[in-house]
Amino acid sequence: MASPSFLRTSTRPDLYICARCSLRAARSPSRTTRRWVGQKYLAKVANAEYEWAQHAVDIQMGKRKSMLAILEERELVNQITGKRSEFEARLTEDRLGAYVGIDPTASSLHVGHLLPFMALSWMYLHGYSVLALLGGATAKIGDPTDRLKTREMAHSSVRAANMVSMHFQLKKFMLNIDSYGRTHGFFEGSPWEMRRALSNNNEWWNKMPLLEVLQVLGHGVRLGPMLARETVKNKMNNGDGMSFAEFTYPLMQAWDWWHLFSSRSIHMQIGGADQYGNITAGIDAIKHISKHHPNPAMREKVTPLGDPLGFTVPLLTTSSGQKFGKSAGNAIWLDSDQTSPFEFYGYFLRTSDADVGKYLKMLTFVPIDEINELVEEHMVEPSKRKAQHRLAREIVEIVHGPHEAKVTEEQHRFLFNKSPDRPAMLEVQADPDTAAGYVTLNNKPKINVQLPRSVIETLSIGRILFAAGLAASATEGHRLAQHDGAFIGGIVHSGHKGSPNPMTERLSWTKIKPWHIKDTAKYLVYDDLLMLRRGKHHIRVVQVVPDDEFLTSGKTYPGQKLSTSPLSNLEQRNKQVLDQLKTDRGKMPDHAKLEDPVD
Ligand SMILES: Nc1ncnc2c1ncn2[C@@H]1O[C@H](COP(=O)(O)OP(=O)(O)OP(=O)(O)O)[C@@H](O)[C@H]1O
Ligand SMILES: N[C@@H](Cc1ccc(O)cc1)C(=O)O
Repeated sequence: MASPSFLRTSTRPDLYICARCSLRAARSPSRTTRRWVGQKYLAKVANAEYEWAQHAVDIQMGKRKSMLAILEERELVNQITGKRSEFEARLTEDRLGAYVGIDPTASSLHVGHLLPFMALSWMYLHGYSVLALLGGATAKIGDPTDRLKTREMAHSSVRAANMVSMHFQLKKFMLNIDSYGRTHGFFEGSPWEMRRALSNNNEWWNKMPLLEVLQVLGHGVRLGPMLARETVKNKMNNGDGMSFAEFTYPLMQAWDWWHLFSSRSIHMQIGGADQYGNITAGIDAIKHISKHHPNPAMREKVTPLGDPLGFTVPLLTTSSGQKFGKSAGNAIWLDSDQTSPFEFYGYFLRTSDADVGKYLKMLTFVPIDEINELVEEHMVEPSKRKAQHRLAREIVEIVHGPHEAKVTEEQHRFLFNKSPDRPAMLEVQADPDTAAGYVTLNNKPKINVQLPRSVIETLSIGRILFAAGLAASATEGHRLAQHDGAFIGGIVHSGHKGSPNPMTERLSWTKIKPWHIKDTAKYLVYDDLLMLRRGKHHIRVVQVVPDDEFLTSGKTYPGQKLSTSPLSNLEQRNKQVLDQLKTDRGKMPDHAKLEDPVD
């Protein structure tokens, strides 16, 4: 067998990537030349390629199902680009890289999003490299596809909060897929070559000169076909018109793909049915750039990758045929705060008998034979809703994890008088997040909490962790700070020095230390957001509000010294602020005046 040929990645000069199969992570020890790609690594890649080739032969001989056949059987294929036979052969022969992109235009993912991510997960479980892309940059423009009205632009702090929430939801989703895959026997053999990643297109758009995009891509894009697109015609003729920014959105998406294609061997894009036009625009763009890139080395680099390809998944619709989504206002959210796991479970428990088999195929990993049996059994005694319970439990497991799935199922059975001996719902109280002593609207486990500004400015970080619901007490908060158990989000400035727009930058996490009280406020993003994390996955996006607003809202936070009269709190705070202002004014040089960041 020919030894694999390696490409140097453009973003990380010390990483190499196999041109045919998108295996990566060969770190050069000396960080200098490609001869340092270790022999062991080469042997592993060659072995993985050999196994893949054997699978391909099995598929061609009809001993195994092809990836495309599996996706079709799960009813996850709506439209593919190009001929079916060629598409199937490509997926069979090459261990491709695939991605799904999503714009963080809401604070949570919803069940509609699960469809493209289920397709991506099936590919991951079968050994393909997969990538989930958060459109931090594309969200600033807004995809006009199938819309008559331009999306309202969210404030940058809202976008930042959405981005963080979705980032962690996607991370959690992928981890759940991992453990789900493990328990369902998907990781047999040598799982080291399985690759999944999460990126944000801010990474490249923040440093991308317009001139480069115009020079590399712009020359190959003809206005005629762009103007002829249904979305453009419809929005211009029947909607509120189209801005130049919206018009260029498909080019941004195409550039994303080109970037991922050339730097990470991502050959394939998957999206909802509405994304077909954007996907084909991306294919045309990549083909053009691969042929005409001004840099011959780049042309040579991408030649072994072959042509890009893509497919769409069907749109998940309500029983009345309406697309599930945030714009349609009918979303079932994956964020447990917006749709509790209990409601989420209940929603799928109400699935009609006609749809339950289809949803089991699309939204779970239950094997097809088992689904058919389950649906047959269900039809014998439909009132038991056996198939619906299985569907609901499986989806809760994928989205919220196995513990939540067990608890929620038992809550439902318990409430509907089919209680297990010892309902696990009682265990929920043991969750460290709710162990703050009492549960208020503000300290129940959730991603977004509000805290008054005085908390951030006058309390120690340990108390803030307690107030945000990340520690069970102030003492525990201090302990977390002392022992590197908690993190605070901050902005990495990758653009120009002193960039006026920090939210176009990436979020990074710093270990919280028992620092001076005043230092916490330095991490405020746009002056009103604080991102806190405990361990790996317990996140709080804290919105900092003026004290009087917090007081009048009637909310409370753990550790708050409750006064009988809200006014006395306010007065006390006003006095503190005035005193502080007087001291600060005396110290402040003129140039230290803060300007409003421009977006
Ligand atoms: N109901 C759905 N069924 C299948 N795929 C969906 C559904 N909703 C969204 N998707 C897909 O998820 C990906 C991300 O979608 P996007 O971020 O535009 O969310 P959205 O909910 O469609 O937004 P909006 O409702 O505001 O148009 C896209 O590929 C999109 O097609
Ligand atoms: N345009 C996609 C999201 C997306 C963003 C960037 C991409 O590179 C790909 C997809 C949507 O709105 O659904």
